Amino acid sequence: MESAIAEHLKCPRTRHRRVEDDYTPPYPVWSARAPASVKRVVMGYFGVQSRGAEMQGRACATLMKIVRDFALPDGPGHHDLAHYVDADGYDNMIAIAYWSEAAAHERWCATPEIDAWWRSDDRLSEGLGHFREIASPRVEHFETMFNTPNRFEGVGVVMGEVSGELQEHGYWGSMRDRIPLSQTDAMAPSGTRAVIAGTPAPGQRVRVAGHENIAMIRSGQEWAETTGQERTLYLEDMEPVLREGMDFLRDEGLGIGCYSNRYMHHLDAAGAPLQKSFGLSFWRSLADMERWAESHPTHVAIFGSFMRYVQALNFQLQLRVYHEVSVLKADEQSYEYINCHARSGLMNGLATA
Ligand code: HEM
Repeated sequence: MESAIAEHLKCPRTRHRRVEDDYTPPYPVWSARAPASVKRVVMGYFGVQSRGAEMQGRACATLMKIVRDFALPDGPGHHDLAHYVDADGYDNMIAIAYWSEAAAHERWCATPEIDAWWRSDDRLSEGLGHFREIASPRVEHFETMFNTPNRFEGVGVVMGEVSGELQEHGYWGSMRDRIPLSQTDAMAPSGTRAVIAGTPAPGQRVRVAGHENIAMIRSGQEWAETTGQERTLYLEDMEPVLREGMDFLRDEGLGIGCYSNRYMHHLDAAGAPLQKSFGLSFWRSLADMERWAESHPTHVAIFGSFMRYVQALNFQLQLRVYHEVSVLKADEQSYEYINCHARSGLMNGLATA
């Protein structure tokens, strides 16, 4: 068993972990590791927003164009496709792309054809919304956790290496203990979100600035390989509760510090749904996220079910779960929306009208 914090990211502590050194977690989980040469990664959410069945074809074609552009020099090392319908009834398709080197992402964005496409006025007039939500955390500012050591998701795919079994998990507060920065920093938020260009409304190009220490989570589950009792338990017992929790964050999240929540389903390269989903949310602070996870009846129930399944199935789960959590400095965030409705992503709650 080892610490979630990689050796090269350890430093003298001014803050303590929530558990004693001899704590043993109830079941195994692993973390993705990157070589020490990796300093800063990029998690890029490239979205296409549309409304109504008649626009879906155009939206898909645009998503495919974004994916084709990933193959250009300095493109991402991994990407996923996902879809959800938001509270306003819009379809949102997102290509989520990961880079293990922030400089490569910058070069890719600056590629003339990609830059020109993004800046073109055509983006305002083709009946679609577009967004880019880019998080580029330094390695001290995020953590990952997987219940399988051999198949990673998300940023884990581009990090390339795997830890041993982790000590810091299975208790509330363990997510914080896995983030290297928690050794010395409470990661408290400061400042507020601000619209720095445009006005949150359709027909606008809007840029939103994040504040210090916005927390972001992608928490995913794959049930493709579950069978029998485990599958029934996931689909009939856990998933409806998860959906309720995700709907709560989407509809009432602002009141508890959740700026945006999307409960998304994976699509394959041809646009067909996979048996994989994830919640993606942005929060005012890690503390707000922690409070929801440990107190909201939906997540408490899911957590309890998971613990019972793990034991009942003698640690042989086919359900795969993982998450990646980042605490983002202001300079590690960039949010841009073109022709999107006012409650999209980080614009949610910022419209004055
Ligand atoms: C089927 C879906 C889910 C299951 C089975 C599940 C279960 C769990 C479990 C077992 C833990 C403790 C992990 C450990 O430390 O070993 C955990 C932690 C956590 N989960 Fe979930 N969860 C699910 C979905 C979600 C979603 C969608 C979100 C938010 C978008 C979320 C937010 C969190 C957070 C923030 C923690 C960390 C709490 C802390 O360490 O203080 N979970 N979850």
